[in-house]
Amino acid sequence: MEQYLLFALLGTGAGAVFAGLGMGLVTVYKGSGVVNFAQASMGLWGAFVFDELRKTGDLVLPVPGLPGRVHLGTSIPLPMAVVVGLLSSAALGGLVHILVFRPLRNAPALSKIMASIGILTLLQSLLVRRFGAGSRVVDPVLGSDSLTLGGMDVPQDRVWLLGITVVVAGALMAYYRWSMAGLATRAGVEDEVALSLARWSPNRLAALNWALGTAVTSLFLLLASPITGLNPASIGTLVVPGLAALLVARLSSVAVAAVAGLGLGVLQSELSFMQLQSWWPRGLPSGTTDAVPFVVIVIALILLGNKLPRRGELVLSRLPAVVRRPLRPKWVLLGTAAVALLAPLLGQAQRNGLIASMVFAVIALSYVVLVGLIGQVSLGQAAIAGVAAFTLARATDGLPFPVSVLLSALAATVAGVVMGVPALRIRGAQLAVVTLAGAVAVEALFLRQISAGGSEPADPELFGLDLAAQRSSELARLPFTYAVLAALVLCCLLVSRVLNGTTGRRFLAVRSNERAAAAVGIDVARTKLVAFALSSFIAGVGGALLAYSRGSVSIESFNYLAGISFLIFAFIGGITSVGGALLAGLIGPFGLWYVLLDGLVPLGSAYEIIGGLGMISTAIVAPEGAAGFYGKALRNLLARRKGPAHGAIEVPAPTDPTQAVVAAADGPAGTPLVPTGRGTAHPALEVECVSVRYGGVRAVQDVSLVVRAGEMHGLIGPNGAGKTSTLDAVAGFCASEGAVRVRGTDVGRFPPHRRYGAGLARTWQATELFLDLTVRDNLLVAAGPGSPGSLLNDVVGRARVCEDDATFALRLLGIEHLADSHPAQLSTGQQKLVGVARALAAWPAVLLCDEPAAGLDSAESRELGRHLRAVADTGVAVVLIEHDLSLVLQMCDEVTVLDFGHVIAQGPPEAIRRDPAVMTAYVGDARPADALSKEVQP
Ligand SMILES: Nc1ncnc2c1ncn2[C@@H]1O[C@H](COP(=O)(O)OP(=O)(O)OP(=O)(O)O)[C@@H](O)[C@H]1O
Repeated sequence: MEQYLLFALLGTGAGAVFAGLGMGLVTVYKGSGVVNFAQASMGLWGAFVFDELRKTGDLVLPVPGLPGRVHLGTSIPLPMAVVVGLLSSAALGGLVHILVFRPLRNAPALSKIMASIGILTLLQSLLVRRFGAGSRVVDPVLGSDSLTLGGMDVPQDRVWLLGITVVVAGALMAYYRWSMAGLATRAGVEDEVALSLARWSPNRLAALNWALGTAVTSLFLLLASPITGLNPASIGTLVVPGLAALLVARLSSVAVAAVAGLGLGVLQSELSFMQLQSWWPRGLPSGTTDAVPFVVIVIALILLGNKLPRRGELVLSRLPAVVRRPLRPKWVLLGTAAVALLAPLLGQAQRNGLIASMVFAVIALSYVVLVGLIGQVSLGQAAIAGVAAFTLARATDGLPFPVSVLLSALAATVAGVVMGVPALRIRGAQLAVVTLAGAVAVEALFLRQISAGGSEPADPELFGLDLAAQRSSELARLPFTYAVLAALVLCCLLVSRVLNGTTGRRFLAVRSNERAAAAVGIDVARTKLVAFALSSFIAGVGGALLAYSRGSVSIESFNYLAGISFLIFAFIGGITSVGGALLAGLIGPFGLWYVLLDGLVPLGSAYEIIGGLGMISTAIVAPEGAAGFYGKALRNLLARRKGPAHGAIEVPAPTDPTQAVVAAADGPAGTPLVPTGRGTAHPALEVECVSVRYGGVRAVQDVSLVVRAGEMHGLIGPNGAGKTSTLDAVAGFCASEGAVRVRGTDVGRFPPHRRYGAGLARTWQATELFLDLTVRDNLLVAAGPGSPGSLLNDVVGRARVCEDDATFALRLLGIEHLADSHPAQLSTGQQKLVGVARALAAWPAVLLCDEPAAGLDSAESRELGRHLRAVADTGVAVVLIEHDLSLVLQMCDEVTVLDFGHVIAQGPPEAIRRDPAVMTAYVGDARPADALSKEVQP
């Protein structure tokens, strides 16, 4: 027992470092909303400066171009060295915010993640350049003697570190609770707009928190450096535990981050002690301690799940745009022929570069699918590719070439799907953290074990044809080059088909708005897993080809640092298109561009610095990557040559909805004029005793209503009466009690996408269109929610496109001419109409409309009302929530009035007009209905 206690105490050394990282990360996140992957390297900078100052009296500076060091004296006192070290890190933190994250303030989360990864790479190279790559022994800072505690000899530095962790955590908590700047920072987490209105500058606060957070991390790295040593390569062991502490702290609690960090250190120390015991199962992988942060993160996610908070940011940002355009066969053939003809003309070194480029382009395609198309930021793709590479080396002996690659890619697919499971609960930077931790765990638990047993794949062969990458002195052999070219072309076609098919549309819908995607029948969880599977399969193909090309498989090619390097170049090339992946391949590590450049000027580690700088500038200037940036410039140039663009969107001409129905009925052959519930025995919608609670708030209490096919049912009530909550409960977007039946089918337990499938569609108060898709695609994604086979259909067949349904819905609402516009180009009124059209695209039995006329003028409101009436006349049951009372009373057949979550009146409009309870609920007295209708107009 004593030994366990001793190891627990010893673990507080590393634990204090993790706690310092966690507290620093929380501070930075509170101030700016950035999950800083470079936190460890920024903190290490101060620790190295401190050590160098003590050893040589030199102050080392990070800015390239300025002198690398300034001599300050021969014997710098310890406290001064500590202060200078901390100030260097604080200055670095402030500088990074001002130069990188301030310009990225309005950028998508993806750009911020990429920028912080760029800084990580840049600083790691800078640390090596300024302080050397080796490990440093650091003189004691907190004393080297032991203390006797409870009969045990305990190193006194651990006790100091424990105490300092408690003091710093307490000081930070006091800062956020009682200081004005701390309070303002906390307010900014909730609502940056309100903070700006209170005359606090979110930018200055962010810079302050960056400086503070970096200094806190540096303090612990510096104080613990005599225990841990100082080594630029140690960043690898620090990043993940620090981020784990951040996630466990729900990105917000300094105290929890400190406890989690300490706990991780103690846990790792105990595990390393237990591994020495005789009872420890010999079969368990030796890397168990490295996998601990991942396990902790997964448990934290299971416990905290969706409770991880988001900041109340000033500006909502979007991911880089995706241009959906199929690859033209002509260009594919020309490109393939050009590479095939070029390959024999290249020397061995260049051909090796060409092969590396093509292999890396395949891996970059996997990022296009996962990060570009569906917005899931994964840092685990290298580990996934590694699973395929090691599978190839160990399990595919005797199999012909494509089969061995496919089998290995399938193993990677399985690993990728497992890694993707956390994505069902989290997204953005948090997912990046989990996948990074997952990559470290995969490496520690599997890849290291497999590599220990030998890792050389058998040479590839197909029908007796030798496809080996090298034979004795012959490197980068032509047959292998062509095999890789064929694999790349197939992967490009695969991604292009997916991007331009039903699956790509669904990916983009999920990327744009998960809630709205579920509301149009998309199973968000399954779609994400399909994306993980597909991208892992492609990464697996890349990993297997990499293994063949190198002749042997090493961990270094697939560890998380390799993953970061892959991601950097994939992002610079362009994360949202096939062209971007090809460009990424060209400039990627050891690719053709590298080889050509290296022939002119030896690049060495400078390429990493170039990559880091490229990543940061791409994130700031062109998040769509080089391919997107130049592609856009080229398109603009061509458009300018052709003359002025027809960018302006026409306001829809007023249409007569009745005419529209008639016109639509005359539409294209096969137009499905209305699969309604009319004529069936059951009402279209039955809501029975539905109640909704939010914690202690009873938002809805025993609401019941029945709507028949072709009927319009108004749901009205004062603000906060529970209308939206009722609609959310019916559509499956909040937990509720009671029964909901659609055409007699009980859908009460269905998730939203299945309710949509059962015939229940909805619109949203805030339109919630898919901003990445055109109006037509917004409708098409809703018209054909797709089946498990649709991915296969996209790839090898002709996907079923419900153009007729979409066109019919657009025509019915008089917005056919807006089909090719993007939602951002439309007025609020037009967006509302598109929202209704999208909900109609699959011809539901029931249409739930949540304040569709909000934000419209009264003429537009009337127009919308007539359109909705036309929709109901086609046989759809319409439920209309609306504040425009006169519109409801005029258009609806039945009206339900809610107040404080209760139904206070129900019946035809004439009865509602005369109901005194309704008058009282609205205006506090029983005035005539006409006066009431006018008064409550928004
Ligand atoms: N997510 C939530 N968490 C806690 N309380 C909520 C939540 N959503 C709504 N409420 C509360 O439930 C009650 C009903 O809100 P709801 O939005 O359903 O009313 P509403 O009639 O649609 O209002 P409005 O006309 O203003 O949109 C209100 O008291 C509201 O504050």
